[in-house]
Amino acid sequence: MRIFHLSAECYPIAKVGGLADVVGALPKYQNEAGLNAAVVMPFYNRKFVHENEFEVVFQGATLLGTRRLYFEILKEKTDKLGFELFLVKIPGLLDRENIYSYPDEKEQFIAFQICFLDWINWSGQTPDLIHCHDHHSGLVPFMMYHSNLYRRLAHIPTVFTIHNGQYHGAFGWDNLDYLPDIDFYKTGLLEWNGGINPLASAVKCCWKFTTVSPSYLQELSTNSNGLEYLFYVERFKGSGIVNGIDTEVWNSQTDPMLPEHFTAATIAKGKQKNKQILCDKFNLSADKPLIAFIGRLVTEKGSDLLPAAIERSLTKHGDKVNFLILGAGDTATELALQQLKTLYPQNCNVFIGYDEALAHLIYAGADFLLMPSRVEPCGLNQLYAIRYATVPIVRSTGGLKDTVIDFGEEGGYGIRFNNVSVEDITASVARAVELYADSKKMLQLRKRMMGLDFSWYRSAKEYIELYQSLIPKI
Ligand SMILES: Nc1ncnc2c1ncn2[C@@H]1O[C@H](COP(=O)(O)OP(=O)(O)O[C@H]2O[C@H](CO)[C@@H](O)[C@H](O)[C@H]2O)[C@@H](O)[C@H]1O
Repeated sequence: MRIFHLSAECYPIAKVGGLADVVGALPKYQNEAGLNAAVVMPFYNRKFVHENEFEVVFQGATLLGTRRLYFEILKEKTDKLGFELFLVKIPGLLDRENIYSYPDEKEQFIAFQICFLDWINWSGQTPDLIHCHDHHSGLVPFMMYHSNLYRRLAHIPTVFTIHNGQYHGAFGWDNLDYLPDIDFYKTGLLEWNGGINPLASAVKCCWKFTTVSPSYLQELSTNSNGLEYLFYVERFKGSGIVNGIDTEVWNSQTDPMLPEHFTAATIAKGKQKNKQILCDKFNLSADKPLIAFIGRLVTEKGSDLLPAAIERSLTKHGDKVNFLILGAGDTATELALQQLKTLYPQNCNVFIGYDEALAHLIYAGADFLLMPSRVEPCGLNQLYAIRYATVPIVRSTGGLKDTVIDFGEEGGYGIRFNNVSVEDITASVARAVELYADSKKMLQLRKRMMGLDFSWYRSAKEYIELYQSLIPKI
């Protein structure tokens, strides 16, 4: 079964968040299960493309409105990632360093999608299914089914996965001419709320859409940044499949980013060693419970509440708890966190920026990982924390609700709270401090977590079953 995954991000080539982790792992596990899955993404001028060899497998020219674009499809030569990797390179448009936030981002992603379709169309390829991820590839289903240029591809099923329903990639009708040779009677399938909305269009036009957890599928009907009614109407076309994690990358016995490897049998010693190294680095005491946060500092993640919740917790527990934050995003939150670091240098430290190796060390060295998310479609951080025996403290929403059981319940291992509020976070921190004091219980929970399986094997199988339901002959 030949599948193309289309995405703006893919680990280790280019990552901003969890989308990259999923697209960098799912195809690998699908191929292990006998599929022929490949990833297609934009070319970014980054370390990976300089350190690896590529061959040009296609060259073409296309139109974006009246602008003529020359493009190349590059293929990574070795398939060492466990899947074929193709990059769409367009000189002057898709050959820059950053993934997002250029003023012509809309042109970049529309061109990416057109070049992909041109390539498979003109090179005579007929994949069994095309799997699009998030709004950056959301116009592909519409163009495949309603552009005269791509009639040859119109019978191919499409699956669309929503990793984040808050971002839609919407733009105005004045850009309609970017879409090549479309059937004008069908433009309603592009529309939402007065503009062209790639996320809405994908949901309308794809054969099936998925969300990255079952709870998130329900929540989209009440919270999706204006698309609630669409998700309500289309709910029977959707299914929720919880993300897995790449257990080869996230393996406490082999992870090259960990100074100390550990197994379920050496948890206490192994984690303490990582914690000591982490705490030394950040001027914190390794004898106190360490509560960490990793992620984008945006309102979705509830990070705006961290400064007040940390300060209140430090006031309440005095010197008995430490905090470490790794992230970047909203300037106001970054500033407030930096101020906390100045006010409480022995109990709170902050690293503003992106650092993959530090993230691994924190998952292994922290005692607790805090995720006060307002919205969390699945969340991978809590799964990495569990994998490295770190107790997740999560708000009961989306995928966090589907993957974390409170330690007060049968078989539980985490701490859950209901409201995105300073009060609820502070109360959960208090539970964490109390739990940490019970070293026997902590060890029991850590062992329990290390015995859990959140690998891709189960989720990759669910995707394959979904594909099979759309391609009956296989
Ligand atoms: N400053 C930093 N330094 C180093 N590493 C950092 C970092 N900030 C974030 N990360 C890493 O980025 C990833 C974040 O993944 P998440 O799934 O938690 O969130 P994200 O919102 O990006 O993804 C969206 O897509 C994913 C995938 O479907 C969903 O799980 C999620 O709910 C949804 O919001 C993790 O691997 C984390 O370690």
